[in-house]
Amino acid sequence: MDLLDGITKGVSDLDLLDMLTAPDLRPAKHGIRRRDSDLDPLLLAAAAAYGPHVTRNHYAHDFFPAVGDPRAEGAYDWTKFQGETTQARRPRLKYVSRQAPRSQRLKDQGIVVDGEKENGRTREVGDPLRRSDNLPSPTPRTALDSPHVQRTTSASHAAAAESTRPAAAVEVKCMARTRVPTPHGPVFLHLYHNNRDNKEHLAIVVDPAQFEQDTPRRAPPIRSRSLDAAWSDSETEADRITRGAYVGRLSPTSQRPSVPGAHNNITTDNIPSPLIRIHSECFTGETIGSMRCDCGEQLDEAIRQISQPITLPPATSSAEGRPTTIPGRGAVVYLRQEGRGIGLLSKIRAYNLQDLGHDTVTANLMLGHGADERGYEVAAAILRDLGLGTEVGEGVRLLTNNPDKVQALEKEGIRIVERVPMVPRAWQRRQHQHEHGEDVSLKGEDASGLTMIGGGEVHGEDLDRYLRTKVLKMGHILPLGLMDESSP
Ligand SMILES: Nc1nc2c(ncn2[C@@H]2O[C@H](COP(=O)(O)OP(=O)(O)OP(=O)(O)O)[C@@H](O)[C@H]2O)c(=O)[nH]1
Repeated sequence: MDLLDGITKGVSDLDLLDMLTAPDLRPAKHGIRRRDSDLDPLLLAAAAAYGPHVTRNHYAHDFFPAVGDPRAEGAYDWTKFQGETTQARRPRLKYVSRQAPRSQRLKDQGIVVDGEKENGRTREVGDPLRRSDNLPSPTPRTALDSPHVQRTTSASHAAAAESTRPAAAVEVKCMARTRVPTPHGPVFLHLYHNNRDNKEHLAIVVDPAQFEQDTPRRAPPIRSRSLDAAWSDSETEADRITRGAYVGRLSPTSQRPSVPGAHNNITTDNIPSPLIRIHSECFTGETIGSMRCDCGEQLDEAIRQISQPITLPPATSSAEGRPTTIPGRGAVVYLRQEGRGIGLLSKIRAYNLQDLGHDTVTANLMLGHGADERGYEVAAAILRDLGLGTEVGEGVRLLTNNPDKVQALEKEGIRIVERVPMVPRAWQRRQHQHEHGEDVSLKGEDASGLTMIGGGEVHGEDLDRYLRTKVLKMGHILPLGLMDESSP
């Protein structure tokens, strides 16, 4: 039988072995001798172990591991095959946990558990911020976080049951603070942990008056209560300074730790309330300069506006009745709620749906998300920690076009005294052109703070379509009349 014939027609291992090792094997077409050995030791081993259940596949799959490591799983010695099924003889690995039970581990860490089981999990009691090096464990997101989310799948009964349980009060803790120079002036970057999710939300505080320690202040400093608190009895001054709990400007010659609990909510009637923006993360708009949205521009514009010096009217400025200026004051709370809470992966997919002709809201819905899945509880807790928008202190002026944001923050108890609109720079330029008949392109001084890739203003068809949807479908307060008339 021809070798190729044998393989294609299907012959037994033994027949094949016969053909390969037979002395009268026909030479190849051009008379070149086969280079492989006449007797292949591996095939001989297979032949010796020949049995009804052994095929070339068994041979390849189960024999080779034993060559490297005779103890390996699957390293079955077929020469000892007795005819049982391979399943019965194959050694099984046992996986034994060497970890102590969870209750024991929690006890060892000094965490009190009340022993009560909820949905099979042990509920922990006590201050969540005191656990595991102050990193609170995330609790599952509930419907309370996302008022717009509608759970529709039948498999979500457990989640629905969970959502009926009142969510624990949101607690935040500022883990570190540092000075960051920006094109608009210095800011203090605050990094927060919280007991609602395991994301690192941020606050960008603009309050350069804190550097001028010797000048009398006109308004209370914007400082984090949780950062300035004493974290432990053993905490040293160096520890406090390293995590940012210092006053003034840190330098090799100035290291003054802050005093725990030294905050007050004093207000001065004549000074405008701090300007605040609650901003949600947008990798595409802020990092690679996407012009599908205005997020990068908004972040830059918010820091620019907050950093503007405030001119006080002559009557209240000074005893001499001259107008004076004080440094800008406020904060951007930067929430890690990428893609209006749906995450970057879904947002990228949503962009493809938008390229197919769907708008930003419909694309979210088509992917099974809500139009907007964000929550503002953590933002409100961060504002409170910074002493902003509290009941007793001054209120805040909120930079936004989004009425949902205003409502959500007020529901969380934040006192908003004014909504300040965020008009896209391209629209502002068009308005200026319309009113004064001249084009003001952002050059020189005006453009000094534009740090986004490509700088300047965002514009284009994609952006106009996005903003139109925000106004028409999401109720954003923006004058559509300023949009480029040639836009689709
Ligand atoms: N799902 C989705 N998210 C987007 C899209 N474009 C931008 N985003 C996200 O939208 C969010 C923008 O939020 P914000 O800057 O807080 O602004 P806003 O709620 O639109 O309202 P304003 O305060 O008026 O700016 C960011 O999380 C972006 O990642 C999009 O096409 N689809």
